[in-house]
Amino acid sequence: MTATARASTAIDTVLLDIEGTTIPVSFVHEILFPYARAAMPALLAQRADDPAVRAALADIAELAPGVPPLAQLNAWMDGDAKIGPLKALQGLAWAEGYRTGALQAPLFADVLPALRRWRAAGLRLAVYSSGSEAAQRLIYGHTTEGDVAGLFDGFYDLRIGGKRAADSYRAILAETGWTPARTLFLSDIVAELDAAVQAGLHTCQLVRAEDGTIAGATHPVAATLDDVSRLFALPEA
Ligand SMILES: CSCCC(=O)C(=O)COP(=O)(O)O
Ligand SMILES: [Mg+2]
Repeated sequence: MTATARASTAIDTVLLDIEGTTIPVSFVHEILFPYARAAMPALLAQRADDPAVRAALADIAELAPGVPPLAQLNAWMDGDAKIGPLKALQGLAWAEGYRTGALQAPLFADVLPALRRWRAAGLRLAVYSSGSEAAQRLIYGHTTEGDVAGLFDGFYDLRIGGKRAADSYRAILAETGWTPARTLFLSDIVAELDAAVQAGLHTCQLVRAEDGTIAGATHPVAATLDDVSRLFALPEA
């Protein structure tokens, strides 16, 4: 496949990754992840009766039998594992940070104007992130530009499958009825875009200067969502 945009059919749905696409990698890795790591011991100790915590602990016991949950979580966090129980517990930890105002998510400057423009033009917007659906709603509900979660019609997480597997995108299409040839997936990670292409979606790699993203050779490349608008004939500023 070439790295040029294929926009002969109008895009009506944009599915967006978060980290490195709409929000800087540095916020996730330098603020969110350390916050969750620091909060994890107290979360496990103090909320052991919370059904969400219990469900995550049961998943950990199944995935890593005999390993103390906190040790397993720390190992996963060390490796930035994209795995359900870790993502569920991180989301619970972040909820407190957003509630107190300790956490506020910075969007890249081009993101909110473009999303509002696309939405106003009738495009459907949805999120697909390794972060839990709850964490996705929280991050967009607590940005430095206010609560923007209402811009999105859907929030997909690891429960539908991993982002590097074509079947995950097929499952999203099957669940929603979206037309693959009218759906555009945006991400900074080539392996995720490769999987989306296998499922028939259009793709574009966000190569954010602030994140030092390396451009691949097999997908259209955009530095901002304004570039995406130009490449895919979406409403421009
Ligand atoms: C919901 S914000 C935190 C995102 C996260 O936990 C993560 O691992 C990054 O996932 P993404 O799929 O957005 O790259
Ligand atoms: Mg990303």
